[in-house]
Amino acid sequence: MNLAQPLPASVKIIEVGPRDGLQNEPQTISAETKIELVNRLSQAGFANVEAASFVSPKWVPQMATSSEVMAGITRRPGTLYSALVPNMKGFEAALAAGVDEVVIFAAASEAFSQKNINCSIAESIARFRDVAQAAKQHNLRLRGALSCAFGCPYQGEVTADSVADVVRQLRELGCDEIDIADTIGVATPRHVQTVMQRAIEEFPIDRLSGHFHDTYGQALANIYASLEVGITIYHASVAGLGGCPYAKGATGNVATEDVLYMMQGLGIETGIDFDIVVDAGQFISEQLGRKAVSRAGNAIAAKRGASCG
Ligand SMILES: CC(C)(COP(=O)([O-])OP(=O)([O-])OC[C@H]1O[C@@H](n2cnc3c(N)ncnc32)[C@H](O)[C@@H]1OP(=O)([O-])[O-])[C@@H](O)C(=O)NCCC(=O)NCCSC(=O)C[C@@](C)(O)CC(=O)[O-]
Repeated sequence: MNLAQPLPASVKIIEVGPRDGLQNEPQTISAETKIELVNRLSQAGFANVEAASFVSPKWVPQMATSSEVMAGITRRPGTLYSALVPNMKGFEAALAAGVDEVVIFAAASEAFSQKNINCSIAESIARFRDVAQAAKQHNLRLRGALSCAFGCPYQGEVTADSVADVVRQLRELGCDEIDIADTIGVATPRHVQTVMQRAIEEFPIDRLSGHFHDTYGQALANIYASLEVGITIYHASVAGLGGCPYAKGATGNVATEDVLYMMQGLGIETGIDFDIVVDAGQFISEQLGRKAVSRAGNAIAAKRGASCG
């Protein structure tokens, strides 16, 4: 690996706060608040906002208002609105709600697959086959998320080979993009580079993304390590919202404001209005009754004396 190669000139940031960020919140968040959050993020110029999740409301109650949210948002031309879909029931709901991109979600760990979607990895791929075909028939974009690519809360170690194996299966389903996810935020930079290098052998580098949680404070370092490898798509969550209902103790995704601050400093183009994201982060944190987790967002809000945009 030649680490002296230049960093990418631009990256795509996928904002996952309205879905990954909010799904684990214990208090019920109204559809109006979610809609306002998605609209603010759209205005910031994200090319992709993960806005909803059509999963069982018994499993993830917070996402039960997904149809309402999709119906209420103001769609910005140039933004794709994505939703998680575990099966055909979810697909039908996502289609009716007018999502632009369907996200099927598998795991690199058998134990996590069972806890998260109540089936083995092989069973999940079989279920996703119907969803993938239906997405293609309806000309919807198809993304594959791969959880526990760097470690699992139930089985511990996850090998780069098991990541590559599921990446290959998601590619065979026709995924347009694949997310390599550190669900519990345990990865460190060299480990990230090893796994990303292995994933690149199975899927085009320009359609692979890094999805990092910040549980151990490594997310920005892991993004930098992925930039060195040449990855150009990253997921982030405004105000550092989040956690996973099936990964106890896992904290939020890397905060979008922190990623934007780092990209700005590195001279890497994102096409996103930083100030609007800071306001959105302060808005949702105020709604949740707590301070944003984003260091950069809080620093900027404090500096300009902003309360809530
Ligand atoms: C996959 C299932 C549905 C299997 O759940 P199951 O219980 O095995 O499924 P089932 O087919 O037996 O259905 C059970 C009940 O759920 C209903 N049902 C079934 N499907 C749906 C649906 N789509 N929408 C609405 N309802 C649904 C179905 O109709 C039935 O209702 P009942 O007859 O009992 O009244 C369930 O395990 C589930 O919904 N799990 C949710 C998992 C989840 O959302 N996890 C969090 C997201 S993943 C994540 O955050 C990781 C990621 C992507 O961010 C990357 C990372 O960081 O790792």
